[in-house]
Amino acid sequence: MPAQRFGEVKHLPISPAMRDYMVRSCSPSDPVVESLVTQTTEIGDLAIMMVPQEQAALLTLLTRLIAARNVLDIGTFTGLSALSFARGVAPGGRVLTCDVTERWANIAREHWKRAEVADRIDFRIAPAQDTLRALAPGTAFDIVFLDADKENYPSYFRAVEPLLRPGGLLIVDNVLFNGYVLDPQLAQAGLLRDASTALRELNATLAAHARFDTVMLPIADGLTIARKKD
Ligand SMILES: C[S@@+](CC[C@H](N)C(=O)[O-])C[C@H]1O[C@@H](n2cnc3c(N)ncnc32)[C@H](O)[C@@H]1O
Repeated sequence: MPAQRFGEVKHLPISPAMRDYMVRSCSPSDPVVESLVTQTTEIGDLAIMMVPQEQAALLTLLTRLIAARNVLDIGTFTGLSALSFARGVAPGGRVLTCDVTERWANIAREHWKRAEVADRIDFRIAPAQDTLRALAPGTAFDIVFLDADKENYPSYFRAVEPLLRPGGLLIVDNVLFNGYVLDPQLAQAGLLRDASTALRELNATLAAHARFDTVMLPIADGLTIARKKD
């Protein structure tokens, strides 16, 4: 293949060095986020589940951009996405976050407190579908973030779509799923393949959905932002 001249690559693969540069070119994160990231990293391999810092900053920015007051965060882990939304919500705003396990709740709660947003966060320990079923009639969200068990994303979408107000944002993480969305058969049979298939289905649904303006960004493992039309 002939060498490419400088400036010819329109779609640049993001190397670790380039990713570091990207992060350094964003506004600096504060000591609370740094501490949350450090403590999460100490967990080991599972730390990969945490939203990356540049994505966390984008979540806060989007929350502020649409002056969101009610956010649903599905998949809490150590609490970075919930913290990012809680920092962005308008005065009086609330973030409902849920996880099936309390295993990492101490990290989340400690950092929500340090960031002085704990009073805006309602943390429920239950499968997301139970949390959704328990919502009061008439509940509506300005933002819904899907970042939990990928194989259930299509059913989460069906459940949350009616709860999203017109003009609200559905944000979906891991939409590229390590590239397996191109061909889920390349993923190991079982959970990985089921997740890839489910993500591919939701990606197609959102791209074709008449009520959503959908953009997929190649940030980290892929992030979709879909705005529900007015
Ligand atoms: C990718 S992590 C979430 C990362 C998090 N949003 C952050 O900001 O770092 C996925 C989380 O979803 C949780 N989870 C898995 N199945 C779930 C379910 N059925 N309902 C709610 N949470 C679930 C996992 O326990 C895990 O903590």
